[in-house]
Amino acid sequence: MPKATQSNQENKSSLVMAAQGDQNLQDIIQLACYICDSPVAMVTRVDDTELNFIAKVGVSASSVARKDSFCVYAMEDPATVMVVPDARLDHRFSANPMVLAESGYRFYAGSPLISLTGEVIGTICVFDYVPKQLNQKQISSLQALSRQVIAMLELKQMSEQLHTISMTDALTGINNRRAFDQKFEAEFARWQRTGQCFVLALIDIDHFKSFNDSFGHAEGDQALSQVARLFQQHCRNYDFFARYGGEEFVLILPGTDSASAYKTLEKLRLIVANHHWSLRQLTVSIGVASADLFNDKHKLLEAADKMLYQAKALGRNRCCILSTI
Ligand SMILES: Nc1nc2c(ncn2[C@@H]2O[C@H](COP(=O)(O)OP(=O)(O)OP(=O)(O)O)[C@@H](O)[C@H]2O)c(=O)[nH]1
Repeated sequence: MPKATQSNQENKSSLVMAAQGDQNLQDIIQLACYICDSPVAMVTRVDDTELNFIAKVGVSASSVARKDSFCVYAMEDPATVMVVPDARLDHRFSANPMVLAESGYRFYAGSPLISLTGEVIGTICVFDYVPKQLNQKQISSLQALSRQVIAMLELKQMSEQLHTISMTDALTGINNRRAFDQKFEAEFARWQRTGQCFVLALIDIDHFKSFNDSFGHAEGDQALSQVARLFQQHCRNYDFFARYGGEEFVLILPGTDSASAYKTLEKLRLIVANHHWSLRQLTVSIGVASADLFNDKHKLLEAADKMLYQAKALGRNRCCILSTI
């Protein structure tokens, strides 16, 4: 479930993780190589122990220990590009293993990456195997590239956040109908392609209208959220639970046969029925159908809905399953 607030640390890491494998980022460091006439360039992010290369040119490693990193020094002054013309003559780096190595690095320039919140999260940097200097145009260009990297990372993070919001039900925080539609489509296609079956369950709170009428809509909202929490907490990690609409939920149980799905759903039904509800006991009715009986996903949904209707008609607080058992 998405959390209402994220810590700075989470923000920082999702900002950076979002960029992994990004071709645009790769283009930018290629430009850094051209501009600074250097064979090695990276976009790096720092954590407590390591400097990770989230994009790189001319280097095979994907991280370096923080204590051996040049970039940690560059990040100390976010406003400037740190240039090390000859690392062998610089007391901070002369004993660095990357400098001491045969054909080790001699030149470094790194521009800090400053997030919109002012945090320094890493650098864009270039290395060379020969000592040299950068001119002012090259330094300004490297700084401009660091701003482009940040813009790219922020944009990517924002689009991921928007995607999450668009797939999340605002009241309960669980997957919404849109997320279900996509998952259902994918799961049904997978079943047809691989023969790996799944079970679909529609879950509806019983007599919810009278709950709302008795205790008000706000209490109804809380009860609805609590039902969602109980299901979300007690279904398996690889099950997919979503709000289908109103007081109705849906659960996809992959890799399960009808008999075990029935057991699972009975367990979930009883968790709701036995929960201590402060205002009035709530129960759910559940309609279940297994995909192996259908070659059309709409028919499967229809069958689960019919089973739900049957569960209601038989007195509610029960599971009805359509299957071959
Ligand atoms: N508080 C609250 N109520 C909702 C929400 N969505 C749907 N409902 C209510 O859920 C109730 C559903 O009522 P009905 O479809 O008549 O079903 P029911 O009263 O649960 O009866 P059965 O399903 O037959 O057991 C309606 O009163 C809706 O207003 C919501 O987001 N919040």
